Amino acid sequence: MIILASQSASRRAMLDAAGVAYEAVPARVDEAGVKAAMAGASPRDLSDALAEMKAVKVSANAGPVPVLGSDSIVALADGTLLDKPESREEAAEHLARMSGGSHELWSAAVIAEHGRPVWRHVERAKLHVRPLSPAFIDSYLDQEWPAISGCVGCFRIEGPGVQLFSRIEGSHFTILGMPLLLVLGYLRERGWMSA
Ligand SMILES: Nc1nc2c(ncn2[C@@H]2O[C@H](COP(=O)(O)OP(=O)(O)OP(=O)(O)O)[C@@H](O)[C@H]2O)c(=O)[nH]1
Repeated sequence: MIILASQSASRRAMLDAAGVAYEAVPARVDEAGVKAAMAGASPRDLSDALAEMKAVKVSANAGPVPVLGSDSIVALADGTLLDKPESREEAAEHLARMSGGSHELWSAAVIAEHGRPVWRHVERAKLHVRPLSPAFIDSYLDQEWPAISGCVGCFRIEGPGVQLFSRIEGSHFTILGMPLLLVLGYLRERGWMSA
């Protein structure tokens, strides 16, 4: 049994599908505060730091139970980092900014034991967004708002979000929210899942 330090439905769904025995405990890390304190950091470093904070915070009170924390960040080609949209209007703005260009989605995972990180990995996917008309964005949000309010990048790739893209490079799992294959590899290595 492990602890998933997350309230992300997508991360829970990934572990459920993979047959991982876990308990979900939200980490409640002040992500906005960390992002402000780490202004200028690369998306790789920022997602890794946030994943570690989530895992270590929950692990501090989890005794010997391994704790998995994760974080995903969208980085536009101009370096802008996008958070989860706080309103339908902000989602429309994000989609318009992503339209016709490519962006990166970084997903980090950190496993902690006894309050200390013992394993970490960050993966990057590159997503190419086709030109999105204002009419399409409006009809897409009629379908997908508020479901995508919990999704950085304003899409559920496993749902209608797939309509946004002309090409995707990288792992589907990275986009969903964590480098799952490598997480499973470590769980097997430590005997927390059958190998
Ligand atoms: N279902 C789905 N969720 C996505 C997709 N892309 C990104 N996400 C979610 O976007 C969210 C990124 O925000 P984070 O700050 O990393 O995580 P969170 O949702 O706040 O949850 P915590 O792990 O508790 O911090 C995660 O829940 C990801 O699973 C996608 O294509 N489909």
